[in-house]
Amino acid sequence: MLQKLSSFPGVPGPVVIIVMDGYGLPKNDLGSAIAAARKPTLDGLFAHYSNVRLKAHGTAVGMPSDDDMGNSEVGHNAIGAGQVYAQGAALVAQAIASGSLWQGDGWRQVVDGVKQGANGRPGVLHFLGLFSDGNVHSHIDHLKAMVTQAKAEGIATVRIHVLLDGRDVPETSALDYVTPFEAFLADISDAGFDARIASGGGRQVITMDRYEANWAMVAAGWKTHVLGEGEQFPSTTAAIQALRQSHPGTIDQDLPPFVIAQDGQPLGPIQDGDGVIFFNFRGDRAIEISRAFEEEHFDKFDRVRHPRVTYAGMLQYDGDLQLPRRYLVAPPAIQNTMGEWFAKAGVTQFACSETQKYGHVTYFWNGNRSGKFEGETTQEVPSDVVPFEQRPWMKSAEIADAMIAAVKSGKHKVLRCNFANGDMVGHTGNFRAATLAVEAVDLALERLLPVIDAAGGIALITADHGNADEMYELDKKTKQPAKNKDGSYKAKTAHTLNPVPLILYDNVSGGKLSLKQTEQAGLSNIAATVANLIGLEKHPSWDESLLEIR
Ligand SMILES: O=C(O)[C@@H](CO)OP(=O)(O)O
Ligand SMILES: [Mn+2]
Ligand SMILES: [Mn+2]
Repeated sequence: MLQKLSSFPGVPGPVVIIVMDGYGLPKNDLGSAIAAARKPTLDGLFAHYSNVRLKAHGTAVGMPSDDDMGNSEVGHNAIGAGQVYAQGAALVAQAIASGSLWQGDGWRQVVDGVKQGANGRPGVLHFLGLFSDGNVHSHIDHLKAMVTQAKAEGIATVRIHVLLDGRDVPETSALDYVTPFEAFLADISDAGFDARIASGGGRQVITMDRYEANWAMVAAGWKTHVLGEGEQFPSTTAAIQALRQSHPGTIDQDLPPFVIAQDGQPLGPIQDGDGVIFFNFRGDRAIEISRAFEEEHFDKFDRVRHPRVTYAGMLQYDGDLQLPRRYLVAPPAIQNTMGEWFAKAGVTQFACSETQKYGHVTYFWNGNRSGKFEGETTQEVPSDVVPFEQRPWMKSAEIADAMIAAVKSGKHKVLRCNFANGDMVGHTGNFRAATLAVEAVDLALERLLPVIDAAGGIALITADHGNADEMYELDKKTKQPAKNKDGSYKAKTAHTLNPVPLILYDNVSGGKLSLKQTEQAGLSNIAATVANLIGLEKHPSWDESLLEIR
């Protein structure tokens, strides 16, 4: 049980944690949509309220190295769990380095299933996933290691289905990955081993939908990878070049699906007896396609064919649903989350976001579990299904409405929400839209904060990682914004390595409370800070609280 704090009885009203997704603290104003935005509320918060900087990338959130940017999964896991776990990216890299991945039941079953095949033919081993080295959802090195091992295991045919990134890596970098990878495949293939790319498309167009925002994306992915139907090209390089020409200005994540074919026949439709490994380690965008492969009775779209395959995820993506059943690497065993311990202490909780980030404040927050704790209420505001540069305000107003109503209801002691704008619009690379995104969040805060005051409450305003703070690619050597040949700045769509703010919005303690800046302060210090704000000691496994009580 969490113990009462002796030095402070807790704030009288609610504690509200507001995550501004993708709101980092920029090093330069040039290229920062946050610096460019008119945001009087946030400016006032930074000027007049206690605030500190938190680490939100690299090893501070369980990534393999400090060159790894932060992302929503690791960020919300760290906030919700109050501690740092080695995350999927690190766990998979370790399992490959030690060779334990090849000994695991998941890998062994897939290999056996492929060797057994069906209908008198050996199976094909398919790899499907995000094709880059972004290390947010996947890493191409993991894929290479698996293709190499498949050959060593005596598998004859490998087919790869590539989701083009341009969101965790530069926006038109697909060929930087495809060209060397096709050379690697040509090199490793021989008379007894045939490994080729069979299909693909932009990650924002097929397969990698999340939180059931748009099942049509998954249906389009199924048609491409499984049925092998769609526009045909002789190679992936040819497909990307042709699609860029027929869709001028379209960045990698938005390129249409393509099928690689020879003599009019698709190279790698998925058949009975095949093995399929979805090689993303991160779960949000892996769950829907995994369901399409695994579920016997499935009504989200017409699969036309449901091949009998041995399916495995790189990790298990949902611990409550045990989804998928088979996986290659055990996920981080996230325990003792603040959701769980507040529930045990009888603290009521409320969580809200729009669809695009709904699972971030529920499933990621609660340690990659989709279930609910006692006394926990959640509310999802349906997201628009549009390119977000066309609606940079997204559902910020509706989330503010829901939070205002939830605070006013007096039913919840700890509330949390996520404003998706800085991140989702930041990912489009559209600077003008990203400034509007930040302004929309500022307006939402302006409406919500006075309601928290009236309820005798306090807010912690923070972010999970940067994005809108750096909308231009930085030159690798000079670290200054890089330019295109025509002199314009190179748009950046990825997250950043910048720290994020933690602001204590407190008009109730009479100056008794403030935040302390420590060298190591990171997202994992938030849970203990919230516990102290409601008058409880932190859980022993949580990182230190940043709250100072006078
Ligand atoms: O859109 C996503 O899947 C990732 C970027 O790959 O962003 P976030 O971590 O903010 O959800
Ligand atoms: Mn995020
Ligand atoms: Mn993002």
